[in-house]
Amino acid sequence: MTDHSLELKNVSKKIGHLTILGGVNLKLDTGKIGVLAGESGSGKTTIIRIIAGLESPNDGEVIICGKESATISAKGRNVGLVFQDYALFPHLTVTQNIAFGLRKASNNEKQQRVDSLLNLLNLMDIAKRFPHQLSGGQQQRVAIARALAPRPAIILFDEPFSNLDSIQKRKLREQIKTLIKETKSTALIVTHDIDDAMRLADEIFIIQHGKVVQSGTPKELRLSPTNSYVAELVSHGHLDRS
Ligand SMILES: Nc1ncnc2c1ncn2[C@@H]1O[C@H](COP(=O)(O)OP(=O)(O)OP(=O)(O)O)[C@@H](O)[C@H]1O
Repeated sequence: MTDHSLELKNVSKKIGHLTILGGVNLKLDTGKIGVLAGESGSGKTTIIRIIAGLESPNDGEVIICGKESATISAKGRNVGLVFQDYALFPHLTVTQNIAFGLRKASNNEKQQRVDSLLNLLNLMDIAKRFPHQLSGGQQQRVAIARALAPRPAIILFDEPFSNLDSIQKRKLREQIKTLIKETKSTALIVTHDIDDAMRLADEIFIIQHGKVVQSGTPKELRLSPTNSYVAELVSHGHLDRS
């Protein structure tokens, strides 16, 4: 099997005198879904941005597909990123947005991949629309399809469910799971919502003050939380005290 693993070793990030990340360690095997969960300001987005190559760590290593990534640019990393605010191209249709990352594929391949993503994410009926003609949930699904289209080794999601109602959320959670398994990507998802984390994750990483304070399967976290913070959020579902 192709190596699509992801590992962070002792990754630190400082801005001025402020320590944003204080030595983050995490490991995800190929094809697994990891969830970064933690309260607002704990450093989740910074971790995602460092993995995507949008920021550099001050210390530590980011190992993508078994290779140290310090010298690999954001573009060369084979990492897909779905932002909270979708960032779709406003002048391109749904189909064109999804096909954007497939410029190197033949027309036939492109058509097949786009059709399969339109189907999996229930976007067939709106394939010819432009982003401003879509609801928030539809835009989010297009953004996910666009990021997954080139079958990235690693796919990163920053709060993918934040603008969705609970029914849309439940659907999208299942669609994301199916897509990630189909694409054979390894996924890391940021969420505030412990319910999302417990339902989606193979492995959860609880972030507190710029560090992973506990990692494990949802069951492991529920049965043996290492501190009162983890115990409280796993039992009450509250990650955000703000
Ligand atoms: N460019 C910056 N300059 C100064 N401080 C920053 C900068 N970027 C992030 N921070 C600080 O780093 C900390 C971690 O931010 P980050 O966005 O990673 O947290 P988060 O866990 O993703 O939060 P949220 O859930 O609210 O999005 C916060 O205290 C934030 O204010």
